[in-house]
Amino acid sequence: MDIKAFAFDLDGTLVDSIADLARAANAARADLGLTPLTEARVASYVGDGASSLVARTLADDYAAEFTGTALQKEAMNHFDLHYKQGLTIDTTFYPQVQITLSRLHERGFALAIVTNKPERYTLPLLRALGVSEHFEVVVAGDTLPQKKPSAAPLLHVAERLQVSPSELLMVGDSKNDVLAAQAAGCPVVAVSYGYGSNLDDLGADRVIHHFADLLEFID
Ligand SMILES: O=C(O)COP(=O)(O)O
Ligand SMILES: [Mg+2]
Repeated sequence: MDIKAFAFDLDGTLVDSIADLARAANAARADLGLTPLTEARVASYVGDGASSLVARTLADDYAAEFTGTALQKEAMNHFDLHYKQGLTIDTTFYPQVQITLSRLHERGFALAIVTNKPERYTLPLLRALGVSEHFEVVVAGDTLPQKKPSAAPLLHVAERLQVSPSELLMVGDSKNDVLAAQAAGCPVVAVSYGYGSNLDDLGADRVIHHFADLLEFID
C-alpha cells in the first residue's frame, strides 16, 4: 500500500470514551426517571452519532431512531448538558496512541479525524486531550450533510489533503468505518479493541490489535 495520509475514527479507535458517554446517557435517563444502563450496553449503541445514541439509550433498543419526538429532544438536551460537562473525565487514549500519532506526524504523514461524533464534542475533546495540532482536517458527524458510512467524509479529507482515496488509510473500530472506506475507495484497517463487533467479517484489509501496529504500514 502506498499510504500518504491517515484518517482516524475517534471513539473506540483513538480514545476509550465509554465511561463519559455512559455517564451522560445515564444522567439523561435519570433526569427522565429511568434506570441506568451498563457501560457495555451503552457501548453497543455508539457509532452513528449523538442523536442515534440518545434515541437508543432512551429506548434501550438498538433499533430506535431519532425522529425528533418531544421526549427524544428532552433527552438530547439533558445528554448534551451532561456530556459537555464531562467530556474528558474518564476518557483516555488507548495504549500507544499519542506516541504513534507523534511518530506519524513527524514522518510527514497528513493526519485527519473522521468521526460521527458531533463537532461540539469532537473539537473540545481533541483540544482537552492535547492532540488537536496533529490533525490537518477534522470531519465530525455534522460537518458535512452526510456522515459515515457515506463516502463523503473520506472523499472530503482526500481532497483537502490532496491525496487520492487509495493513498488515504482509514483506521476505525466499527462497521461504519469499513463501509465508509470501501465506499470511498480507501484502504481500511480495523482495530480489534474498540466498540465494534465481528470485525473479522467486515472485510477490512487488516485487523490490528494494537494501535502502534499501524507503523508497519509505512515501512
Ligand atoms: O459518536 C459516535 O457515535 C461514534 O463516533 P466515532 O465515529 O468516532 O466512532
Ligand atoms: Mg468508532
